[in-house]
Amino acid sequence: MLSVLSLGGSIIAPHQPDTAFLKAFRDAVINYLNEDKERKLILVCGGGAPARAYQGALREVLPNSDSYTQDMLGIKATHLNGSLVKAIFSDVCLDDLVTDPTQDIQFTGRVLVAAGWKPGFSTDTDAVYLAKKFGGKLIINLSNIAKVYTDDPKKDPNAKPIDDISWDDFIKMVGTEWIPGKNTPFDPIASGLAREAGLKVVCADGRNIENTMNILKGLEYTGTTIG
Ligand SMILES: Nc1ncnc2c1ncn2[C@@H]1O[C@H](COP(=O)(O)OP(=O)(O)OP(=O)(O)O)[C@@H](O)[C@H]1O
Ligand SMILES: O=c1ccn([C@@H]2O[C@H](COP(=O)(O)O)[C@@H](O)[C@H]2O)c(=O)[nH]1
Repeated sequence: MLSVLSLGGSIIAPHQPDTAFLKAFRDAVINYLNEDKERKLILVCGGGAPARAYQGALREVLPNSDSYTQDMLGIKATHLNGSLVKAIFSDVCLDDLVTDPTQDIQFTGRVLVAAGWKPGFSTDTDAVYLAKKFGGKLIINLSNIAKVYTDDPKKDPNAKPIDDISWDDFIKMVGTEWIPGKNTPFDPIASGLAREAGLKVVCADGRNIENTMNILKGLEYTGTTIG
């Protein structure tokens, strides 16, 4: 059984790599894989702090910098995080870091690690391409927030958590336009593709590893289901 996890950069490297999280996450994933030899995981790694820092630095020095160049910097940061995650899972991840989800991909290990591909979207979109390629119906989107809210709760203290939402309603919230480095629970481009492909996405707080394992095992969890 294959599952796709979009591992937000905000949980891999919120300020710098979160080694306590990475250790605990590795242990939980290895246990999960050991419980059932059929289980396989695709981990798609976001850019987190290095992406924001380098994109922000470019914008500060050159306020008119184009979004292609900002995205290219973000992609490098996802490769950095992806390389770290791949190294952490080197005993079960036997294939190269995936940096183009449309290519012919070898998946010979139990874990496949992917990172950014090309400008115009986030690693959420790469996760959608990989889910489609490998026949996944669900993407588990792990970031630093337990649920999707009616608005960004960091900006609107009255925002209300949502348990289930349709793609149409979700897309009304996040829009359809790509803005490099924008914080949204799932990116607009990925959302359009996921709606078209009939995929479901569960958004949950990746720092709660027990909850992630519950989602993977089909047990009760805290999060928001989109689609
Ligand atoms: N409607 C919303 N509901 C919940 N969170 C929202 C909403 N709109 C915006 N956000 C923001 O989105 C953030 C999560 O997205 P973010 O891009 O930081 O996650 P990530 O994918 O883990 O990180 P990265 O993009 O670095 O990989 C939340 O911390 C929250 O501030
Ligand atoms: O395929 C991709 C993936 C990423 N980017 C750029 O990198 C940053 C960081 O990725 P996150 O998934 O948001 O952590 C993203 O904001 C894009 O600017 C990309 O262009 N293409």
